[in-house]
Amino acid sequence: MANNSVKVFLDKQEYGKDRVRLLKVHRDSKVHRVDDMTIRCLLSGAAFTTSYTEASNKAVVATDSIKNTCYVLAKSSKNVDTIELYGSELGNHFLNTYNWVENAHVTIIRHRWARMNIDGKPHTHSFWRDGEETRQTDIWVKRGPNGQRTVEIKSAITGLLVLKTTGSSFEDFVRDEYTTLAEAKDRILSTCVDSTWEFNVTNVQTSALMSTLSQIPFNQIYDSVREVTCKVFAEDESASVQATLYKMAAQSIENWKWLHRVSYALPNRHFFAVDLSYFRGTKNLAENADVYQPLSDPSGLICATVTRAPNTTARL
Ligand SMILES: O=c1[nH]c(=O)c2[nH]c(=O)[nH]c2[nH]1
Repeated sequence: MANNSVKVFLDKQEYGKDRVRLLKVHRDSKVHRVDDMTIRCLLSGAAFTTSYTEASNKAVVATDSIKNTCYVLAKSSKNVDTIELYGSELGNHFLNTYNWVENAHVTIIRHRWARMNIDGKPHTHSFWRDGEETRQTDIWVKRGPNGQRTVEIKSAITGLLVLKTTGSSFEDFVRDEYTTLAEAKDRILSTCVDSTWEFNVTNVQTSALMSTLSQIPFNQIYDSVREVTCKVFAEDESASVQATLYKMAAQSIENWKWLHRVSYALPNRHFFAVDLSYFRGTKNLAENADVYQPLSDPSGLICATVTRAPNTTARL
């Protein structure tokens, strides 16, 4: 009889600590600063195979030790206020310390703490949460040839909720037997912005990795992408979410030589004018609309990635 017993193999693996919460307070001046983050740190490599297939923990760095390392490096690092640098330092630490770790995948979510204004003045040590928007980064640190390192970084804004009350239309779309939506010359536009931009540093000597990464102005780029997103959203006479998205992404690529690809995922949060004609013929549609029903579900979802064409240069 043929042996048809099922054979399997370990196809993919990574492990580590998730949801490590960390707050660093900078008290180097009278005006304190805080970095509040949630960290995921995952390790992988062929050496970990036997932990899955043969119940051997010989290569396993305990996830508890991975968590401890996040705190130890946050104490000594000068880079905690730049999540891309602190995350790269953390990932690189695991490759330097355990020579069987082939890849470290670090994800950091930075939570917002805006400085309080008290009596019209920025307070030195009090903060408030000004919205659920977060800044994030996903970092992959890998071994390259001859002790080199390759780092891929995907940075992001998530959950930036915006709304405008005019300067947005949606017309001239397909009309057929499935269409009920009226053309809109002037509508409310609202979305919750997710935007991602990428950096790659390939085959750098390990000793030069952090100084190479330090040349990238990660914080300025983040501030700028956020500002461009808001400015284009506010000022564009939007023909559609698609057209506005493209302008946002293109502008950041034109601004920064470091950016080659920028992606957005923009839900179109619908606000429909309420038909009040049933009540004494009240006019509340089209140009008479000022009472709307925000629709929590469903929303449109518009996603696109814009990439720099070869041999074209940016402003900065
Ligand atoms: O900006 C928009 N793009 C669409 O593709 C679309 N589809 C829709 O129903 N409303 C909108 N709005």
